[in-house]
Amino acid sequence: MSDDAHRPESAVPTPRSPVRSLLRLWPYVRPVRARLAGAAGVAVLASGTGLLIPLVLKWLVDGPVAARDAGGIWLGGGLLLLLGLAEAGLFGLRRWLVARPLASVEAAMRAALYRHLQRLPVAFHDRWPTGQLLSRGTTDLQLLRMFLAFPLTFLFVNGVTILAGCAILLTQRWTLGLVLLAPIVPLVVLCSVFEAKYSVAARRSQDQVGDLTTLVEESVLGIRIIKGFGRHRAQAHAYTALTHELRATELHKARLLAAIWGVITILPETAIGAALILGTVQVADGDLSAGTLVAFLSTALALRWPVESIGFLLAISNESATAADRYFEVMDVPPADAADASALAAAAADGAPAPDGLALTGVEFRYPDAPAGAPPTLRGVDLHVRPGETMALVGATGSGKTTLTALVPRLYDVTGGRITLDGRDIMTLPRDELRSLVAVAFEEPTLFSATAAENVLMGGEEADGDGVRRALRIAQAHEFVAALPQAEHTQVGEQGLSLSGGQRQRLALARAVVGSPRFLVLDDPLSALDVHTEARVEAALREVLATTTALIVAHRPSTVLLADRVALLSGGRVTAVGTHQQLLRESAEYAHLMSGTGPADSAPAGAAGPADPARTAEETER
Ligand SMILES: Nc1ncnc2c1ncn2[C@@H]1O[C@H](COP(=O)(O)OP(=O)(O)OP(=O)(O)O)[C@@H](O)[C@H]1O
Repeated sequence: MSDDAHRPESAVPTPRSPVRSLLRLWPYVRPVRARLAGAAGVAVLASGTGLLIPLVLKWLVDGPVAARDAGGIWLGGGLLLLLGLAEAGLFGLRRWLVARPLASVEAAMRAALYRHLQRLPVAFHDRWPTGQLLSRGTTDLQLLRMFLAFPLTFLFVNGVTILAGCAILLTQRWTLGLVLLAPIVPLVVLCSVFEAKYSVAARRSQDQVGDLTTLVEESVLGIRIIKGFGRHRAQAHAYTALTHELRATELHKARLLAAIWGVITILPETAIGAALILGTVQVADGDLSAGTLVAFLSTALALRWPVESIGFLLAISNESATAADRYFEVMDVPPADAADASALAAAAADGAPAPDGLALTGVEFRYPDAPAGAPPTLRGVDLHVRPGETMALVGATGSGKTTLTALVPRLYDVTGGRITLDGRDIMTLPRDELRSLVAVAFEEPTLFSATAAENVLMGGEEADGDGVRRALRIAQAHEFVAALPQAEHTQVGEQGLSLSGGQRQRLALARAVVGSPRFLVLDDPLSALDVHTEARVEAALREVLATTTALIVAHRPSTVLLADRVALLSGGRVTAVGTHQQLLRESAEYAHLMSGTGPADSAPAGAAGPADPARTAEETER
């Protein structure tokens, strides 16, 4: 499977500079910059303390040791112990200084991502697999915290330490110093080659983790289908294939890391070996004091870790740059309400709303990911639902009914024409106002991990207990909710009690009606109910419909009968509007859809009507 198979186009890696990617973290790091700088200062101090040790050694060897001064040796030993303790204590202090602020940076970034995801248009969520978003909010952010905790500080601290160490080495004995510094040029070249290769592998691995998360998520959500169709083996194969791909990428990363680690270890070690031989010859010739050689070599050894760690620090920095890219790929997508500002400015000119109901004028809609050249899903849709009227929307499967209902609450924005609520273009309404005017219930009801009452209250937070009970009664959900272990306070949703499809639909319907919305949009909200329950819900629903302007997608004649008029959607247009009776008489397609004979979506418009539409009408009205 290709690496990019599951990823939206925008997520395909593009070449970029890791430094530039990491610089984008600044707004989040800014609030804790003082702490981070303080911690870096403490780390420099700790490293500097470490570099003092060779100098004390030099004094110890050339002074008290050469003079066999026991008191001086004890003093030197004590000093070395103190320096060692101070170094360890300072590194501990650094760790303590950064732990809390970095946890808060990670939390702030995660909260920003979550807030942003909530504001992104539905079209974005259609395009992006959940696993990719999950991995950005979890593993990528952990990586970024790790980068801020270690590489960010230590690339700086180790750089300063290496520079200070080099200065000490050169002042001790510049010829030996040059021998030690000789590997720097090949090291820099090899590190940059490594960085380029590693960043490609890091990106691939992080994206593969996202794909794997998507697969696991789908397997868990679709466990019934997987078991029902005996697909567990195929699913396991897909999982194994992805884990193998990830394993191969991780091994590739490990090989790159091993290579650079090897180079970073071998070159300086060779240089230290060469300096040791040269230094020993110089001591033997009397050109160099033994103390200077000891100090020289211990400084070189003290620089081993700062040099060797560079490969590992570069690797984490690279992965973090990739994590930052992945994070900002999502954060850079403009939220749904970004485009509203100019429209809102125009809204002021609209004046006071006149009760005009819901009107669609020349509405065209094309899904953002529709193939180029495909006709729009909706085109030239004109429809007027008068104030207080209930309009049923009928059409063959795939004709665009759900799409049309999604346009009213602006889950998607029209790509042509306009939709008005009481004369006000929905594009000019603030989202909050639009949401309070329009309530929706979809065929596929989603409940959240909360109590039954809280789920209902999501449709109108200002409703009180009586409001919730009234909504439950309208949706005919009051009886089954009362029978739940803690009645309306029972936890439902994924982390709570599992409800049947019909029960979930009724709770979703209660959620739609609880806020007594001016406009109600229902997408076949009663499809999962048995005929008796459906009849009871419909009887209660009439009470709500009498006071709202409603658009209801209907597949069954019984639902159509809730409506004052019916609109027939065919081929992306409204081809007929009238009462149920009128349409039965005048539209063969409508009569066919209502008769329930044969597959509706295979019937061309205007063909294959029922044998006797009038009789069908009679039956449906009974
Ligand atoms: N997110 C999407 N991206 C691209 N195309 C989509 C998307 N959702 C639906 N479509 C396409 O839009 C067309 C209309 O779909 P829609 O769900 O609106 O039909 P419908 O009339 O509600 O069907 P049904 O009665 O089966 O629910 C279909 O061809 C479908 O493939």
